[in-house]
Amino acid sequence: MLTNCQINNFKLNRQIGSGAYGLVFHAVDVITENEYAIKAVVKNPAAGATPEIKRSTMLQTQLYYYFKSFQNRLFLPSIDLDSIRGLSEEQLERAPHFREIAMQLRVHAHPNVVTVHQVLESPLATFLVMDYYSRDLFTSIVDDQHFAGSGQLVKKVFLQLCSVLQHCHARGVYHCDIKPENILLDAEDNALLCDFGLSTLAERLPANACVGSSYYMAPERISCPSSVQAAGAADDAGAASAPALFPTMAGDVWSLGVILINLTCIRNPWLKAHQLEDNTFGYFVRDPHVLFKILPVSQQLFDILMDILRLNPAERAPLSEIMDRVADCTSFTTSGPLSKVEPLSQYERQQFLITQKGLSIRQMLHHFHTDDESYKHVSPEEDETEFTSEDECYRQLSSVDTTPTGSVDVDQTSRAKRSNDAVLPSEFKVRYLTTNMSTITNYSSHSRWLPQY
Ligand SMILES: Nc1ncnc2c1ncn2[C@@H]1O[C@H](COP(=O)(O)OP(=O)(O)OP(=O)(O)O)[C@@H](O)[C@H]1O
Repeated sequence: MLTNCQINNFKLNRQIGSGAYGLVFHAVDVITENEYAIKAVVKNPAAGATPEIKRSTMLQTQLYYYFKSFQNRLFLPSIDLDSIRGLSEEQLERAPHFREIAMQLRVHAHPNVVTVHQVLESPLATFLVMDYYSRDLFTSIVDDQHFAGSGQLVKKVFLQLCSVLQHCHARGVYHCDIKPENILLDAEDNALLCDFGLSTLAERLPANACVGSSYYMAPERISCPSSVQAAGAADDAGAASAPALFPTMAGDVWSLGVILINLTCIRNPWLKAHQLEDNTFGYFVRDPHVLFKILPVSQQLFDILMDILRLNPAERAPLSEIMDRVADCTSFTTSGPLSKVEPLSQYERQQFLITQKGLSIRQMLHHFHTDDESYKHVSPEEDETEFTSEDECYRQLSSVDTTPTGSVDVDQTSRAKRSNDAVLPSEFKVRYLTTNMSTITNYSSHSRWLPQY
């Protein structure tokens, strides 16, 4: 158990999540008292892990001894976010622990992606400092029944998810692990996408690639029959011998379909989209109308779902069309508060989607086509500042000290090296040294949420 641990100015309070590749902690900035979530991403996931010992358990133990050896106080250098965002595929192969962060940064201008503030480097793990959200979509749907009474709320969150996925796909980033646990909610019920740990730039994935979480995984990822694979291969490459590849984007769309069922029916339709291993899915493949028997879906919702949950990934509806149909839907369920819902006006729809993330100086400069060189003289503190208006940005810009601060705070970086032996890849710019564990909560269990029929 990590207690009284601090990394730079971030005091780690408790562990709030653990997954295959990392641990997430709630932290507070001791100076500003702002709350953050800090994800520790394992640098060498294979080291020491055995089938019996989970990687996250390994990391917990390693982190415990690491902190202990520095009297629970780490001073870590922060890596320039643009340097990570710009890493090539080849560089990411050499430093795989940066892949998740690079993917998130590529799409992170969208208001429905969790904001990354800093990336802190240590020999053991990379620490991702993000905005903290106290609720996720899973607990909100299941424990709080937050969506059970409001069709507008269902629409808001669902449209935001479609919008953020459109943004990711347009930038060539495919999330591949869309599930309620990876969607956080702010106080105004805006959805924030996190955990880009399985995301990829690959436009197509081989059949049965098995990427994602079973409840939400598309059938071509887990149960693609060899006849379909052969047909796919023939379509793709004109050669039946080539492995079948399926559009990665369509896998994210399938997961969204399952989330729409979660939001409206508070159920999962099946354990996994595998015809032989899951009876319900087997029935669904033979006759999709089985959904009427196992879920309280209205005819309208059924029709929408039929266009999302298509077995052939190439036939799944585009996100823009799904958004229109969900916005216009007047009934999600056969009974209860969601049996009658108001169609969204154009204004309401825009309201749900326009919450713009504050722009940094760099983004503003791009926006105004200003010479990017001037950015190099902006101090990190200035760059982290978010602006909500162009005027505010210019006011701040005119007061910026234009003395180059340089990319490296040598004094502080060398201190970090001395104290923690942090070795940074040479291609990264260490911009400045900032100053950053916990009760373990057993995180969400799906056992309470099995299909009921
Ligand atoms: N910014 C955040 N604010 C609050 N909680 C967060 C934040 N980021 C992650 N979490 C919580 O920590 C959990 C684990 O985070 P994340 O999914 O990023 O890690 P992971 O190692 O990839 O986990 P998994 O293997 O289960 O997908 C999330 O499900 C979420 O509940």
